[in-house]
Amino acid sequence: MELFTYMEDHDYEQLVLCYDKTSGLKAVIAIHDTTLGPALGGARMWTYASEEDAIEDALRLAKGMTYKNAAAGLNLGGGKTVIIGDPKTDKNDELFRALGRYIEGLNGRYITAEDVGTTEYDMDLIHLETNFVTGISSGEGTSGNPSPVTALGIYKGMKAAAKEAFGDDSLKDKTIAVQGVGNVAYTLCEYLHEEGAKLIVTDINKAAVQRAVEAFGATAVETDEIYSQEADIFAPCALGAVINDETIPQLKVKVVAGSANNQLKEPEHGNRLHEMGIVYAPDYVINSGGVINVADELIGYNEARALKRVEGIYDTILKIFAISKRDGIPSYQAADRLAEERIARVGATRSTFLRNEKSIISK
Ligand SMILES: NC(=O)C1=CN([C@@H]2O[C@H](COP(=O)(O)OP(=O)(O)OC[C@H]3O[C@@H](n4cnc5c(N)ncnc54)[C@H](O)[C@@H]3O)[C@@H](O)[C@H]2O)C=CC1
Ligand SMILES: CC(C)CC(=O)C(=O)O
Repeated sequence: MELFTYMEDHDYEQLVLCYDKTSGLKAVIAIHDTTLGPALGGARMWTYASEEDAIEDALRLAKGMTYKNAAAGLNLGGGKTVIIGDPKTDKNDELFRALGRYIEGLNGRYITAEDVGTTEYDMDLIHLETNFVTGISSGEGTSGNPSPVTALGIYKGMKAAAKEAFGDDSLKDKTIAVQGVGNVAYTLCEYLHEEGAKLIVTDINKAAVQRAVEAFGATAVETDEIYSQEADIFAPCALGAVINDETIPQLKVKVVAGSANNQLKEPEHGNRLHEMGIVYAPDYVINSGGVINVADELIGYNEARALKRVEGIYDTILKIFAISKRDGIPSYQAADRLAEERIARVGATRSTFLRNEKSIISK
């Protein structure tokens, strides 16, 4: 990948490589756009096949955060960290402290939180070195693990998508195929089971599947069978790029609504869902509950306020479907339009001169 060409084409601001010999930290921090405010996005730890894959993932996820935060109405830009390593075997306290020091060095341009492979404990370690971290567990005004709140947002957004597809937002007796029953999806399954939905689940982790079968009477299927289930809704809650040339022809559902980031392999796959009449709840809108929750820490965490905002994902999803119909565009494009228009409006407002300590008339 030609890095600067890629950054130019996608409007990135900054890419930081962090290395610490003692702890073995190898991390990439990508900052996409800070028009709305400091970049907020989680730190993912993953075993990447190559360093280039890690950089590409950080860049793609950071851009997703710009759109997510903008569409969620947050005054925050988009960024992401990826740590190269196996979260089961390669973690040590100093690694997260070292990352915290690199984040501190960015002086507030980037704020981190949990993502796949990282936990509250890891955020607490980062917090020993910097205040530019959210989702921490210790102390007043902190919000902890964002996953359960992300699940609440997915549940509300899925109901909005059901309203669009079926004319009624009830999920009672709906059959929902859930891919991945990890942190977010397990709580999502609790909400769905509670409402009377029938669950089909898959996961590469057999223990996770068994837990869902026992707790919710879910039907377990093999990982490659999840796409072709006779279901009403498909909830991708594991990986990105699962809506692609191979999976789309297998889908029998009327709705795609789940937590995974970057669900569409390419934009054209969003067009295909639209042409097939499948209602797609754009990933970065429906899964914004976690970031809405941790962002509340930045103004002194108030759980009731944060959850109320997360429940607002229902209305945001309906608004996106309305834009999609009004403008005759697929829902993923409608979400982009909502986010881009907000960034453009705020950016224009903030372009007028304000004196600061570095300006020519600061004295
Ligand atoms: N945790 C959060 O608050 C947020 C999570 N997300 C996204 O939601 C997704 C799930 O996140 P978490 O639940 O936190 O992660 P997690 O790691 O707890 O759960 C993911 C689950 O997917 C399973 N999995 C992996 N590959 C699979 C495959 N090929 N087929 C079936 N299952 C597979 C894993 O075994 C695991 O149980 C991720 O894509 C994440 O980026 C997005 C926004 C916020
Ligand atoms: C706090 C995290 C849940 C934010 C994030 O990185 C995401 O939404 O993907």
